[in-house]
Order: sequence, then C-alpha cells, then structure tokens
Amino acid sequence: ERRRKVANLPGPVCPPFFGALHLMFRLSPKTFLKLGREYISQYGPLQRVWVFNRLLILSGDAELNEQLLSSQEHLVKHPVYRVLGQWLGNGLLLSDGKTWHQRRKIITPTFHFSILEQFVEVFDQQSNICVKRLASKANGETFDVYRYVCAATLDIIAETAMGTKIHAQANESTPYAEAVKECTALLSWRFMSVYLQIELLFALTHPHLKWRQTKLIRTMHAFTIKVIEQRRQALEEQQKKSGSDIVEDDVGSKRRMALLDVLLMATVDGKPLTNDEIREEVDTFMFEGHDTTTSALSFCLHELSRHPQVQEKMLEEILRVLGNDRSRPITIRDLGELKYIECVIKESLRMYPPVPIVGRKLEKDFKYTNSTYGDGVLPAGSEFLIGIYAIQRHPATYTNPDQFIPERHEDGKRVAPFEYIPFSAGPRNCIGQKFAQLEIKMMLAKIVREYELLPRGERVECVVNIVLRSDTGFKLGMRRRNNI
Ligand code: HEM
Repeated sequence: ERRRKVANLPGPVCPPFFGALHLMFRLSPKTFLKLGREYISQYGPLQRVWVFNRLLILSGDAELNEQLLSSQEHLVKHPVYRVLGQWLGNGLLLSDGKTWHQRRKIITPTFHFSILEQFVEVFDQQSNICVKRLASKANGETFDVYRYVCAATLDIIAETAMGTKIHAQANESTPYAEAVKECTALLSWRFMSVYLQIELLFALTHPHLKWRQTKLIRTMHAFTIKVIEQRRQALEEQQKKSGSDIVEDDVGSKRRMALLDVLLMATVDGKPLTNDEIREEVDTFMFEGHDTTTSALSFCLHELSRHPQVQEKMLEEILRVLGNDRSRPITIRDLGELKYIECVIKESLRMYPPVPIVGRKLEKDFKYTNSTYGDGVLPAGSEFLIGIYAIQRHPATYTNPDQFIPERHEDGKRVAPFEYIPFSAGPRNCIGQKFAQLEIKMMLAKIVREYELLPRGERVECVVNIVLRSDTGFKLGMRRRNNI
C-alpha cells in the first residue's frame, strides 16, 4: 500500500528486503552534504528511498516543504533525533504532542522583543570582551577563530536566557563546550548509520564509545545543573529581599523574566516543572543557543576574510550608522539600521546553514498538492527529510550558488519563502531566530570595526556534526585597523 502511494516519485533502485542499504554505507558526516546534492541532481528535488521497511522521503521541493512545515498536524520529529534523547530529554527541540505545546507556550514570551532589547546590552558587553581577546591574534598570522566565538556565544546564552554569568571567555578552556563538540561529532556519526541509531545495538557493538558518550553527557548535565542551581539561589535571595514573585533588576524596575526564571516559576496543570524537566530545557537552550550561532559566526568570519570588498562595504556602513565613538554601546535601534550586514548574515546562513537538515515522522497520511510531481499522498510512517543545505545551494534558485554574494539579498530581492529556510518555518521554527540574528550582527559589527580579516590558512570543508562545522577548522588572519 505504501509503495503504491509513492509510485509517482523517483528514487534510486531499491532491491527487495534491504532496499537502498548500499547507499547508506556511503554516508558519513563528511560525505553527507555532497551526496545529498548529488542525489538531488540525479533524481530531482523530491525522491523516495526504501531501507528495509523504512520509507524515506527526501525533499527539496519548496511547495511540498511549505505545506508540511506549515501544517499543525505533522509536528513529530524524525526518529533519528532520538539519539539526542539521553542528552536533551524531552526539551523543546525533541518533544512533541501536549508536552511540546505547553512548553512552547511558556517559553515563547521569553523571546519577546522587549526582552531581546534588554539582551542587546549583554551582546554588546560580551562582544567587547571577544574583541579584546582577539587582540592577541591580530598579528596577521593564521589561527582558528572557532574557540573565541564559541566562548563568547556561551557567555551570551548563559547571561541572557539563564541569568547566570559563567565567564567562559575568562578561561582558557570550557569543559562543557569541549564535551558538546565531541559529543555532537559522535552522535552525528551515529545519525548516519541505520543500526547505530538504535541505542542497544550501539551499546552492544561499540561499548567503549557508549561509555564515552555517557561520560560526555554527564559532563554537560553537571554543567547545566550548576547553572540552574546558581540561578535558583540568586532568585530566592532576590525574592526574600523584595518579597515579590516578580524579578527586579538592580535599580528596582520590574522587568520581564528570562527563560530560566520562567522555567523555575512555571506551573503546568497546577504543578511546578520537575528538576529533570527544567534541566532538559536548559540543556536544549544552552546547546541550540550557542552551537548554532558559533557555527554561523565562524563560517561568516571565514568567508569575510576571503572577501575584502564585502568587509569594506560593511565598514562603511558601520561608520555611517555607529560613528567613530567605539565606547558608545550599540543599541537594538543601531542594529536595525545595519542593512548591509543583514545581507551578509543572510548570505552566510544560505551557504552554511548551521542546521543543514531537518526531519519529521509522518504519523498520518499527508496529502499534498502542486509539487514537482503534482498532487499525491505520503503514507503514514514515512520519514520526511528536508535538506536545507541542498535547497539553499540549488542552481535553479541561486545563480553561482557556491559563491558568497551578499548583494543577492539587497533591495528586497527575494526568492520564494521556502527556498530560504535556515531557521526552518511554521509552528516548529526556531524560537531563537531573532535572538541569533541580533547577536550575530552585534559580534560581526564589533569585530569588523576593529579588525581587518585576512585570507589565511585552509578553506572550510563542511561536515555535519548535528550542527554544521568545518573539518579543517575556521582559519583566517587578523590585523588591527589603525586608520579609523
Ligand atoms: C543562526 C542560529 C540558529 C539557526 C540557524 C537555528 C536553526 C534552527 C532550526 C532549523 C530549527 C528547527 C529544527 C528542527 O526542526 O529540527 C531550530 C529549532 C530550535 N532552535 Fe534554533 N537556530 C539558531 C539559533 C538558536 C538560538 C540562539 C536558540 C536559543 C536561544 C535556538 C533555539 C531553538 C529551539 C529551542 C528550537 C526547537 C523549537 C521547537 O521545536 O519548538 N536556536 N533552530
């Protein structure tokens, strides 16, 4: 019955019983994106692949993606996300059904414009620290910018969403960030293999790696538990002082509560969230809130180092909007006026989407219309994969798709909405989208104002480690600008 329903879709030859298992053997974090693009050019933007009795639908079809992502019915994540379960539990990224609805409702107001406005102050201060730390590298020599950016984004997510300072930028190394890097590489390798996705088979066939995975997850949990405890204590002390449930800042004015404060005080069905439920969300937001923006910023800085003319245009805009006074904090209003930098960020997220692929499991039949192959039905049980990376580099949509050209986003030039989806779309889109854009803009404006980025070292080579990273690091050189 399922075969009949997808008979209209092309795809590779799938021999009986095993299906296209032979193709799965070619997948690895390094080959994944290249093969994805190859399959799309070979079989078209929409295809079906059978592996045993699993039906995978690979979609780069904008029309179909719009219908699926906008739907309120197909919100369940692809089963492969389960390999993240031991780490992120039932946090917002992985949960579904009633739990997801309730949590999304509680958390959404914590990313309201008025809260982001307060966060911009933190973005400004932490970016200043990052710029100061980079001074030691402003000698024109090759270095990898990743760990500088990573420490800054960690400090930012902890101080804003969690209301806790962790001073990652003051330390040489951060065990949490190192554990995230190693664990995501390990989990991503498991993503690519049909049998390693199953926890028991992974444990039986690779006991040493299972042990390592558990150890890394313990390190990450220990860190997030500490963040929660620190904030819980600070909150209790504040409440004792003010005798009220509303958090007040240093000058006593009432302000909206940040994410962790809300989680600590929220009730669902009349009961407060348990410690584990709070930890799951803190784990989810600490990870999603720093690893994605680190990836975005690192790729963008690397690309800028290869495009001096883009840096010049950025600098011109920065000086026009912000003036020469580097001690004046940058406000949310200033950021809104940096339109060319917005195009630079858009272009970088097009070429290097930090989340390169998203997936859903269809719990019911999904009826679609107007796709590349007309109308049809995808049967319940299908696994639906949307290759954001492949879509955003499709030559039919973007001329010279592998070239970094921010001008293609200027003057409101637009492609169809679902041909550009770095933050996904619909009810399960990225909740931190505005947060990320403001943070990235602030960091870029500060770094480019202070330093000229130079083309040094190897080019990036994309690898899927859950989040998009580079196998060769993010190499560049820097020189301080003296003439401004
Ligand atoms: C450039 C930076 C970022 C990019 C490109 C990005 C991209 C995405 C994408 C594509 C999804 C959908 C994932 C899926 O369907 O499986 C997502 C979901 C999510 N993102 Fe982001 N993200 C970024 C930054 C952030 C930040 C800064 C935060 C938190 C402060 C965040 C928190 C989340 C959460 C919690 C979800 C799950 C939402 C839900 O399912 O309801 N992200 N993000």
